[in-house]
Amino acid sequence: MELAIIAHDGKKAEMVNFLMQNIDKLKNNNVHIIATGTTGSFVEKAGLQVSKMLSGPRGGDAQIASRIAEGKTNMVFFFRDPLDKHPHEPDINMLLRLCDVWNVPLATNPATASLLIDHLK
Ligand SMILES: O=C(CO)COP(=O)(O)O
Repeated sequence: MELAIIAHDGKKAEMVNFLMQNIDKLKNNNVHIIATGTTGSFVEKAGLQVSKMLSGPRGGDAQIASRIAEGKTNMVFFFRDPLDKHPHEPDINMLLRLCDVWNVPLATNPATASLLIDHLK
């Protein structure tokens, strides 16, 4: 299954910690991780394999949104920073909207991501 991970700057450390805490579940379920560029680099440095898209503000959110529309991405963890502004807000909204259009599970914080990942077994 393909999992897309995206984290705004204030949430990148939280994303890395979350993935490391759940590394066994990710491996046991053959989860292929894709990520926006900078989030992907952080996760790679922590030792996980990830396919990197462009950086979010340069189109990475839009690339992942496109994979959601094409039925390639099965689950999304998007740790948003609600206390920061983002120049690519339209791309972010598009991604969130397409998760709902295509009924793709979406977690916007670690508490929800935990519930989703536990569902994988
Ligand atoms: O901006 C982002 C999501 O909207 C994240 O992009 P980066 O992972 O490239 O920082």
